[in-house]
Parts: sequence; structure tokens; C-alpha cells
Amino acid sequence: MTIAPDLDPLTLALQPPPDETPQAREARLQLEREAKKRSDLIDEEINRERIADKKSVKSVKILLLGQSESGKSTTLKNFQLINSPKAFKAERASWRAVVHLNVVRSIRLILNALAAAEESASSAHSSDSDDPVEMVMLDKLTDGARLRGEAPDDDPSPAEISVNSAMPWKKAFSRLINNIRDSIEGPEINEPQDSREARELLHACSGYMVRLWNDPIVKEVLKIHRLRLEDMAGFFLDSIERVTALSYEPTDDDILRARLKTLGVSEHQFTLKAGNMVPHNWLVYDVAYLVTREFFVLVYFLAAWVPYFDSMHAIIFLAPLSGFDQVLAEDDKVNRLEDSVLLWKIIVSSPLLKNTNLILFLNKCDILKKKLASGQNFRQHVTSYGDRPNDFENCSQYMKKKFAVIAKQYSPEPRAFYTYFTSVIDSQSTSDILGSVQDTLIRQNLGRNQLL
Ligand SMILES: Nc1nc2c(ncn2[C@@H]2O[C@H](COP(=O)(O)OP(=O)(O)OP(=O)(O)O)[C@@H](O)[C@H]2O)c(=O)[nH]1
Ligand SMILES: [Mg+2]
Repeated sequence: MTIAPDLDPLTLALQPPPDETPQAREARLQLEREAKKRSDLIDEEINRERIADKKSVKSVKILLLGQSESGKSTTLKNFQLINSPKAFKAERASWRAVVHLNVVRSIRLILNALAAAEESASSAHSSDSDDPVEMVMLDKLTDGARLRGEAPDDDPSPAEISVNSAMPWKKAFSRLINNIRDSIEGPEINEPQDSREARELLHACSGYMVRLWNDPIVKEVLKIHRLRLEDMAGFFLDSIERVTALSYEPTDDDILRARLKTLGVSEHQFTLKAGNMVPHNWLVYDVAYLVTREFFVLVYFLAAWVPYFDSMHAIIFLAPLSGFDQVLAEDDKVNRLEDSVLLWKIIVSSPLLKNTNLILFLNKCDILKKKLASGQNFRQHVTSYGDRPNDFENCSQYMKKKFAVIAKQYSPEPRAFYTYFTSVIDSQSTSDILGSVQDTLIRQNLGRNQLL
């Protein structure tokens, strides 16, 4: 048999037999049609998967780092406020108890200062655990979903209230306090007795607290003790009447200002689509700062944070500039700003983070401005500042340069990082900054090389 020159062996093998009957031909064609249908279906499926894969949500992981009270949780709240406003609103009632506890803590600081002024050493140094008002409030409001911080023996200030993020404290709080309107306008069947008692107790004390806070002698005593409550975390004394009203519901601003120390890890997830880009699944982690300072700082630091370093695309490091004249709550020998500088040094020099995008928030600029305007001397605490002017512009730029020099000097490889001057309690400006951070992260190398 001769083979036609234009027929290859495969085509030849697939050719119908020369003596094919009409029935056999029909059966063969039927089989071929079915085979083609199957093949088309498979092609379609492959195409669908390819398109779905292109559209599939990629993940961006951000870790929030910084010393205690630097503003990590507040930044996380801003992420929630921007990206999941409904969920944020749903948690509003839970924050009311935190605001109330913040008020009680401020009042206790005043009472302690007054007691100290009267040289009543025992009451000035009383341990926080025997304060009846705060204990009652705490027990009634938190339903046991709390951990209390340990205050050093010689520290007259009350220990901070902290809630382990692993505990369902928001649920506990909202269960206890979620029927505000019912309790005012109608039957109070749903609000537990304990919660109502605590709120009524605070409401009944409202007038006394206002008088105490506005008393000129109290102001004088606080001045002598250099206790600037208005610069402290969780300050609501200028709004006592409003926040202790029975109908009080915290505003966004109140929630951003409320202070609740984090223990453990808080996580926030949301999906974000920038322009016509692929949607990204964002995961923002707020990891508690666990340094107790009894041991070498690095040991604790590594233990708490390093497990999160591995897969992070970016770190937002918060350094509160306002801490230039303050010491750490956990160690009164360490200046807060110096501590931030030390932590920044550790972060930038970590080989584990050499490819991680670094975003520096020089935070609490609003407090820094107020402090400098009221005459606090920057140079007195940051001696290297020399005789530069004692104003916000110069002080903040000086610190920005300091952080940049450290990054340049200690980074394992040359790297760019982004610096922002922030006041993360200001939701509008923070929203703009976080918007630009999110955009930058997607469009940067991160977007091109690691995610897309
Ligand atoms: N005025 C002002 N207050 C701020 C700013 N950032 C944070 N705060 C307040 O400072 C307090 C501490 O902030 P957090 O976000 O709880 O600090 P944190 O870093 O999470 O602290 P830990 O949970 O202890 O690790 C809160 O009461 C915030 O409202 C800021 O830029 N300006
Ligand atoms: Mg926190």
C-alpha cells in the first residue's frame, strides 16, 4: 500500500477502515461527536479556572508593632472603621463599658493624688485591688471577662485594665449592656441587673465627678504632681455628663479614644479592591507588647513578635513622639521615646524582615504639639536635640531623620520605608493615610512580585 505524501501516520491511523459499513460509520461519527463534546467541556472548565484564578482574592498581611500605648489597637480600629463600618458600629455598645472604666480610672488617679497631697501615704499607695468603686464597676461591667494588670508595689497609680483578646469580652460587654433604649424607655427585662446598677452608679456620681475635675484645688494638686490627665490614654473627664448619661452610646471618636490594653493577638480581616485591581484579602494583626523588662528586652520581644514575622508583607511600626518626657508604665527607668528608638533598631536590623515593607507611624503628633505649645522642653529629655527651636515642625523632623538614619545604618540591605506623621485618634486623617498605605502596598513591589 502506498501512503499519500500529505498523510502522516497518526492521521492515517485515525482514518476509517476502507470497508466501513454505513451503520459502522454512523456509530463512529456518534462516538467522535461525544468525544468532542467531552473535550470542549474540559477546555471550558480549564478556561473557567484560569479566569477564576486571575480574579481570586490574594492576601496581604500587616503586622502592627510598637510599645504599649503606642496606638496599635487604635490603628486596628481605624482599619475596621474604614473597611467594615457595619461591624464597627455593631461593637459600639461594647465600648461603653470601656469608656466608663476609663472614667473611673481617671477619677482614681485624682483621688490618689489628693490622698498623696494630704500625706495619707497608706491611701495614696493603696493597691488597686481594694478600690471598691472600680472593683464593683469592673465586676459588674465585665462579667469576669477580664485580666487585671500588675502594678509594681511602689507604683501609686492604679494598674491598667486589660482584656485578653482571646476572651469574648465584646460579647460579654454587649450582652450586659446592649439594651440601652429599653432600659430608659421601657421595661428593663433584657438588661442584667448588675450592668444597670453599674451604669446607674456612675450616672448618680456624675455631678460629683464633674465638680471634682473642675475644682481649682484639684487642678493645682494635679499640676504639682505633674499629672496631665488630659494627655493620658482614655481621657473622658471633659465629657463626664455626656458619657455617664443613661442613654450614652459611644461615638466613633470615643471608641478611638477608649483605652483597653491588649493581651494576646487581635486580628482583623477584610477584602479590599483598589481601582480595577484584583481584590485583596487583608489581614491586620495587633500583637500585644509583652516586655516586662525584668529580662533583656530582646528575649521577650522575640518571643512575642517573631512568630508573626515570617509571612508578613508589611509592618506598621508605631512610635509615639509624645512620649519624649514620659517613662514606660512597665519600667519607670526607661524613657518612652528611647524605647521606641530601640525597638525600631531591632525591627530594621532583623534579617527575618529584610524583605518586609516597613511603614513608620510617628504617632501622637496631636499630643506632641500640645506639649510643646504648653512649654514642655524637648531638649531637656532628648539632649542630642541641642538648641534647635522647641516647636513641632523642628522636633518632628528631627525625630523623622533619627529613625531614617537608624534604618539606613542597621538594615541588613538598603531599603525604602514610608514615614507618616500621625494622630491615629483622628479618624479622617488616619483614613487618608491608611488608604494611601493600602494603595502603596498593592501597587508596590509587593503587589507586583509577591501577590499578583
Ligand atoms: N491623643 C492621642 N491619643 C492616641 C493616639 N494614638 C493612640 N492614642 C490613645 O492612646 C491609648 C493607647 O492606644 P492603644 O491603641 O490602646 O495602644 P496599643 O499600642 O494597642 O497598646 P497595648 O495594647 O498596651 O500594646 C488609647 O487610649 C488611644 O486612644 C494619638 O495619636 N493621639
Ligand atoms: Mg492594644
